[in-house]
Amino acid sequence: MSRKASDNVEYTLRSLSHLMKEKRRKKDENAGERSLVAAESYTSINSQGATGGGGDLERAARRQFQRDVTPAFVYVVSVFSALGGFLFGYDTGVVSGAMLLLKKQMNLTALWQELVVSSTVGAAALSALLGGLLNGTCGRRPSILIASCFFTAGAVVLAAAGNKETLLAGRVVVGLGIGLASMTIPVYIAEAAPSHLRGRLVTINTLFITGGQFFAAVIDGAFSYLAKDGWRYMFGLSAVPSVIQFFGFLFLPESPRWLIQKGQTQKARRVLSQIRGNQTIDEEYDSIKNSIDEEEKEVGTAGPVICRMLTYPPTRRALIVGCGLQMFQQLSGINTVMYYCATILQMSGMQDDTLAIWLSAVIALINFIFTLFGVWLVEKLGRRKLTIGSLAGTTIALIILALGFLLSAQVSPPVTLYPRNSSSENSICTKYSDCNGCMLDPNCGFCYQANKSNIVESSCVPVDKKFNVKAALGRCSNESKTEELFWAYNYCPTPYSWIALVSLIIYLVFFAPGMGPMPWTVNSEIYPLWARSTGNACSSGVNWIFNVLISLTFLHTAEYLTYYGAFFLYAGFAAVGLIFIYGCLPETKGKKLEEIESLFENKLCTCGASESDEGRFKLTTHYLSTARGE
Ligand SMILES: O[C@H]1[C@H](O)[C@@H](O)[C@H](O)[C@@H](O)[C@H]1O
Repeated sequence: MSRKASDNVEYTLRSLSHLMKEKRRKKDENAGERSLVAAESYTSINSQGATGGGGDLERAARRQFQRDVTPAFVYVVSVFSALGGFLFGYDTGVVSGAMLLLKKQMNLTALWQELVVSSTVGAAALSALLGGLLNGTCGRRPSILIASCFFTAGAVVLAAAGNKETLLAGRVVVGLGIGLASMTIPVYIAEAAPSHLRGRLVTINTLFITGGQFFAAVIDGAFSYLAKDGWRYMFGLSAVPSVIQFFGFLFLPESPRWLIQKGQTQKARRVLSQIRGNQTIDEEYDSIKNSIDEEEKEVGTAGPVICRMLTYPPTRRALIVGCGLQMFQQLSGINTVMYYCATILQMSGMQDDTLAIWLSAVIALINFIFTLFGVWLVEKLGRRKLTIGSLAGTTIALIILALGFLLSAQVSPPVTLYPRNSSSENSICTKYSDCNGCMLDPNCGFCYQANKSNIVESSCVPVDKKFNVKAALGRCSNESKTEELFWAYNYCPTPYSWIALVSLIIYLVFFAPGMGPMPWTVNSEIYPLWARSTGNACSSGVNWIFNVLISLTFLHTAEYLTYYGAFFLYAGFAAVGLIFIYGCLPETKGKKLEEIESLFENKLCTCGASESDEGRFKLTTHYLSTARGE
């Protein structure tokens, strides 16, 4: 903004603030305390006909001024908070590489491997659900401090673990940190951010999640060469960002909205001024205070928050939308892609282990880069268009992925060699006549020779239960097998593996900017203050519960439905999600947190139409009645 323009705006603001003080004094005389925002809306709506919308001009000037001088402090607050997102991504991502080394060094059985991986996600679900209580009673800042203590303690325990029980304990502690951070941080950022930047700043948290996943993939790749104890570095490194976050948060303030809700008004004003720099905070302060008072009148304060949320239609609808978004995020298979990426690439025929690990890092990088697009798009397109476009593309990518696997299954190479005297151990595998049937059975693998691109001399034989990198008997049971002999466990050689790689990339290009971050962003803004902690606790809990369900069942689903069946299933979930989001997700872009509740006053399936005149009409009537004190 040029100096002259900024002088003008400042001049307008000064006379504005004088005008508003006068207005407030008169109103207080007449009708007791009434909110500034209500008075303003009323004046502006009334004046539109008579004076051509002077109130609107005033507000536009104020908004423009605030946009131009967003203080840097709000970015500092967001970045320090988003370190929690980084740890969420790092700790969920790093385990796949660490597991490759751990299972050998600690002799982990399949059950222990599953426990070490999913205990973290299970603990995250629990702490996200319980975190609502902690957030509501102690505040956002102590919750974030506690989460960073969990992250640090977990990292230390994991790095020093001497046996598998300690390992499990460390993974649970880290999970408690992840769950708590995942539900608190978006709320904290949303409550500190100015409304025109809120979407962008909250989305930065998801950018950090995907950044953490990428970083974890690189660290996994780098330390995978350190067969002994490489996993200790992989786990231990996460203590660095968590310690930085802990010390940073000792100096960062509590959420101003939480402080106002708890009646700590002086402190709230101080924090709000600190976050907003030298801007006037009266309007924002009054708006928050007014909406808290109104909500208390409307919904009351008796009974558990979740019961009040469920019996009050607008919050009930918001909760359905919030939990639905989180559920469909997971049902569309993101973590099957993130956690099993290397396996999926192998399943589709990619044979080299190291290549698969490094390609997973590339996949995580694509997820990160396209989340960056989300940060940019969220305030341009808005939440609704971005989410719908993203899920539509995700559905198509899943269909292509499924078709790729279907095509591979149809050209699956036949079994040509059968053992002459088949032992009982061998008999389970000899019943398969082609590679597709053989690889879907977790007990068997496909042993073959490749003659240029032709598969010859192929057999289906039992896998070595301890190390699935070789067969239990026969030609492929020797790890130092001859060059022409190949062992395919979990996949079949196919000329179509490139389809899987291309469709995984398309999947992430669409998923990452919208369906990745928007469920978190939207949930941080759709609940009124009294319901925000509980609403976010429930929806984050739903996210983690479906995360466990989908990632734990993927291999079994693939076994029963075949690979293409599993991906068609996810495509089906994503298509249902698309209908749900199209019907139910309202646009929240640019609205004050205090205005958003009114978007859920209509019936659930008309929420999505809130951009229409009907939605605007509802908003106007809401403010008119607020202004009239109804
Ligand atoms: O928003 C995030 C992100 O998309 C991650 O990549 C994914 O692993 C998480 O489960 C999800 O909640």
